[in-house]
Amino acid sequence: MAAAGGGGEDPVEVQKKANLAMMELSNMIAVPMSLHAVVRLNVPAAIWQSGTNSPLSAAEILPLLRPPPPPSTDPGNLQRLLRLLASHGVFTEHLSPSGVRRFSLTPVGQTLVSAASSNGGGEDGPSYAAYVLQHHQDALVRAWPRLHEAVLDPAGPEPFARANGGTPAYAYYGGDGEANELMQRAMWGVSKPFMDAFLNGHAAAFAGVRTVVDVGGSSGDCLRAIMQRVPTVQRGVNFDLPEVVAKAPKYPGMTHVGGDMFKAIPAGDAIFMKWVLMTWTDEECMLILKNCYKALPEKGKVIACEPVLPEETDNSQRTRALLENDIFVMTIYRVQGRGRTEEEFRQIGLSVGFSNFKAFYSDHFYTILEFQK
Ligand SMILES: Nc1ncnc2c1ncn2[C@@H]1O[C@H](CSCC[C@H]([NH3+])C(=O)O)[C@@H](O)[C@H]1O
Repeated sequence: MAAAGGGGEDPVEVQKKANLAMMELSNMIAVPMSLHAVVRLNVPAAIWQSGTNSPLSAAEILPLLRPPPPPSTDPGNLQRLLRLLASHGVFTEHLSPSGVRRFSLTPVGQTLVSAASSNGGGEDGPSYAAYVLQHHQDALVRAWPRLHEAVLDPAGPEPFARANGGTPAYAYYGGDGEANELMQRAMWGVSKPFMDAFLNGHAAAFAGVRTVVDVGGSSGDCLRAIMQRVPTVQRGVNFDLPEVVAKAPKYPGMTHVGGDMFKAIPAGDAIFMKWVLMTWTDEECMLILKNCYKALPEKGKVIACEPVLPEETDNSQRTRALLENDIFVMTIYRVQGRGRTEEEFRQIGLSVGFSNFKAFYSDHFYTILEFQK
């Protein structure tokens, strides 16, 4: 119904849509929590079955769960989760004429299965499933109801530390074997497909480089991918916190070095750093980049892969994913750690002495930033 005089939308209709939009926003927590539940129950792998991806009903999925519930279990609740996630593009719903709902994995859902898409490596190999579990473990979830405290006390501890007896997230992972292992799996699950594409398009960045240092390299898998792909890189130094490198697997040509990037970074011809800077304040980023500068030869480069915020706010999926990540950092890692714009990264790089800065937008989430000495 058109509004009187002016062709705008009927105000009653505008109000109804606003009510609906707010109802959706208020209950949106159901989406990541349902995602967490299906990953925890191993639903994606049960449907995928080595690439079959045949549509299955909730009743057919139940006995395939790990561990399976008793045979008499009502499949109704699983179907409710599957329907919600189908409406968010994780599953495709196939409705039979008799009313049976079956579900297969969309390309989005397939990111949760290692054997799907480019991830490879068997059903327990790298995938986004570990990232979903990492982000929704109790210690992290506990931080979210305290987000407003970051607004009231911007110089204070992050909600994660407030909710976990004062312990910051990296110290928490380091002190808990399971959380440490999950963090490493989560990072590699997301980084693997990015690294494949990055090395397809950007391996030339390592031309003439013999030693690469990966700062905050976690399990060392990103560095291993670089070493496998760029034959001139003969030595790799995987640099991370001592508790992290203690658990990292050994690879030929790679040395694991435990330390603190705020104190010193091992020397190399080039420094790779992925998903590190966003976690820290401007001053901390300057300190990290200054230590990189010291560790590099003349003309040496830092190749950093970071989420870079757009200047303008819109409702695109990319902007939302980047802004959601920005709030995640505020909540879990550092109240003043944050996503930055390209210009902010340029200024931080120039301020610590790098003479040249370039940004490359080939991925939708990470931007490749090169700081040249
Ligand atoms: N002070 C520090 N010194 C060195 N590494 C750190 C420090 N604080 C955090 N980290 C590491 O920084 C990493 C950030 S997560 C990113 C992991 C990896 N580069 C990837 O993209 O897949 C974690 O592995 C942390 O343990």
